[in-house]
Amino acid sequence: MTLVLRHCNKHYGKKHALKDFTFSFETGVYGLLGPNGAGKSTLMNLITDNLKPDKDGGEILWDGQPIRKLGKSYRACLGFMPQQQELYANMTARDFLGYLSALKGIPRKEAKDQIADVLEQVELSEQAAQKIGGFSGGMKQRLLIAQALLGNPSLLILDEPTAGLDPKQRVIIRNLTDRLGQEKIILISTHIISDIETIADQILLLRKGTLLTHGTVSELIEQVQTGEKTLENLYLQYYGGEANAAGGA
Ligand SMILES: Nc1ncnc2c1ncn2[C@@H]1O[C@H](COP(=O)(O)OP(=O)(O)OP(=O)(O)O)[C@@H](O)[C@H]1O
Repeated sequence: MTLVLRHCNKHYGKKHALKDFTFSFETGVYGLLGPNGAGKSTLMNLITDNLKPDKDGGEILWDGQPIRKLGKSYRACLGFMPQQQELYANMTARDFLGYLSALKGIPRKEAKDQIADVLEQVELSEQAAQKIGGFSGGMKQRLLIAQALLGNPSLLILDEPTAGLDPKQRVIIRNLTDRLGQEKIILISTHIISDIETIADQILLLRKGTLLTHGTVSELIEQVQTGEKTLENLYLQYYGGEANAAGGA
């Protein structure tokens, strides 16, 4: 299983949001780290085929085949958890997953077992019949992960899965991604270092659309030039005062 991006570029009008991005992903957990505007969502949207690269803007290959050509069969390998969004408050967790299974084309008979399985994986089995409107933020995030797991995808894209969660909820999600990363390619975007430093096999640092550097946590902290060798210091080294500022051109 490999996902390869070669020289990918994406413009929005004049804005060059992703610049010549090249990387090969294999089984494991990858953290995409960067401040607002770094290009994380753009990259994820290209990988999920929700956005097309520029004309002549590089290629994206799944097991050696262009995803553009694979179309539906590629999307069947893909699970995507978008940034938190309004969920259907009046639906139960089980009905919501039933609805998404239908959209994904999973046959009804199979869907029932799969829904039970993904609910168990995200520790929501007991809340299956409860309405989403009464769920906490963490439960909603886990339900969004559950829908991404329908169809048992080999590639899982999680856009800020731990945003706004308390430590207990973070641990649940961390353990889950840790386990899933044994057999899938998982990409997690975040601007919170502590969310990924213990779970990511590799971390990619993005800034203004450019891949600055990548490596394991221990490889990355070796790049720290001043102060203690921590990922925070590396982050400051690369992003300095702009850490939370929206990226410029
Ligand atoms: N639809 C769009 N039209 C114009 N510019 C866009 C559009 N989407 C993103 N951008 C710009 O492209 C750049 C990269 O944005 P992107 O959303 O990929 O960054 P990000 O790292 O995901 O940021 P965040 O953490 O805020 O989600 C930003 O400067 C953003 O303003």
